[in-house]
Amino acid sequence: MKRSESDRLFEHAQTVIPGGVNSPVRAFRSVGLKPLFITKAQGAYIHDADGNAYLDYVGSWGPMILGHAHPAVVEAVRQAAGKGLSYGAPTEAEILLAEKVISAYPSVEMIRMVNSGTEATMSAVRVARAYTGRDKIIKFTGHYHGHADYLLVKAGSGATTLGIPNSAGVPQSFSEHTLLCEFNDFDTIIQITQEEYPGEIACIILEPFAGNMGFVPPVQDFLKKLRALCDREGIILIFDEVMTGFRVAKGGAQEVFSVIPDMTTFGKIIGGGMPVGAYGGKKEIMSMVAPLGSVYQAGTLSGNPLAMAAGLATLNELFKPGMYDELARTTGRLTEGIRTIAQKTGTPMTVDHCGSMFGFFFSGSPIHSYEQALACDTARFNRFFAKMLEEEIYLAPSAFEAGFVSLAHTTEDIDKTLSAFENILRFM
Ligand SMILES: Cc1ncc(COP(=O)(O)O)c(CN[C@@H](CN)CCC(=O)O)c1O
Repeated sequence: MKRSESDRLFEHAQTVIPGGVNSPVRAFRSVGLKPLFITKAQGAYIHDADGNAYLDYVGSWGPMILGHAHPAVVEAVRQAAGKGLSYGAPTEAEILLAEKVISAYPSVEMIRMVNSGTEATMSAVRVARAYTGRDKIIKFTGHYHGHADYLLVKAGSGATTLGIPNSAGVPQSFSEHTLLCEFNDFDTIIQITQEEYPGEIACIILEPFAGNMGFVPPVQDFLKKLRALCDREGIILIFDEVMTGFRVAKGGAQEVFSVIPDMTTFGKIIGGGMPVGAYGGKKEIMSMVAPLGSVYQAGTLSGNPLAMAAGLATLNELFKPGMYDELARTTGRLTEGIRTIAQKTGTPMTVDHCGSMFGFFFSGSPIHSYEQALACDTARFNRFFAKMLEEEIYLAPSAFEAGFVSLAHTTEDIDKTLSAFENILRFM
């Protein structure tokens, strides 16, 4: 496969951008390859600088659920751009997107738009601390909530991929209020909230489906028990649905499990590929946010008109009848097919999905924790990733990410993917 143009661009990029990329996971470091430089994308396919086309299961790490360059989204952004790119003043589009998101999340009565998932989670934690008057927060090892200092503690995604889950440059005093629990292990939470720090925890923030240590669903009743504990202890429960929101279901993980968080963070899909994050919750909690309340949070480009247009156009398409059934059907066909091939080729693999979010591990037993995920055969994943790329299938370049199916993925695309899986696993 010709890659000389991507390689040339990568060499050049590294002279002016750290690692040649503007986000670490894109560097392909963990899979031991050089990244592809992308020139365009359409539907389920991305195209690199050497003219190769790949069937894309990264979807810009989640936002591109309609497929790339959906005409309705492109047209909405084009129209918005013609009216000016940014006003730094309120617009009706912000009300419309706020109401559109709220319509699918009954737990959210008020919402604030920001520019990224990181801004959403750091703001939600600040509000939870102000609302409860408490300083300590609980996060789970392997969960990733963006790069706010005090959340870069045993973080997943690129932090785990690059082996720096506790980032340099974060003073101990910045993260001393961040307490760690193990996902799917309720005992560690009881111990911290009731024995070690009773009455001191402001919030528990989690990915309701972990998507940054591979795809790891919550075990039976884990979320329900978490909800009950937070009710008993006066702790704010924050569902970080930046990845799962509008992905695992229209109403996110809180719809799938009928567990209602106090606050929810969003990103990715609600921007349709443009920079948008959001955090929201009950009116009583969100009334803490300036200018209404005393919690300051701001942003020059928050609620940007083009970003609102892209988000609105994306949700309008997603909300059409049958869209989520189609996403679940396509993804189910993919994961069922992978499972069958793993059995046929005698490959120890676990495969799982919810809605159009999926993942697999090269492991003979189910994965429920960060520790188990770390113990998986990542060397085998890296070899597999490289061979899938040769078959023109573009997976996330890390064993510690999830995969995403879009409405643009066809039955033929799934069949092509499954034959690539079989061709490779037969000989790996
Ligand atoms: C659950 C969850 N919460 C927050 C974030 C941070 O969102 P951003 O700041 O990257 O928009 C993310 C970001 N996800 C990663 C992919 N695993 C973004 C890709 C990247 O870092 O380049 C997330 O998955």
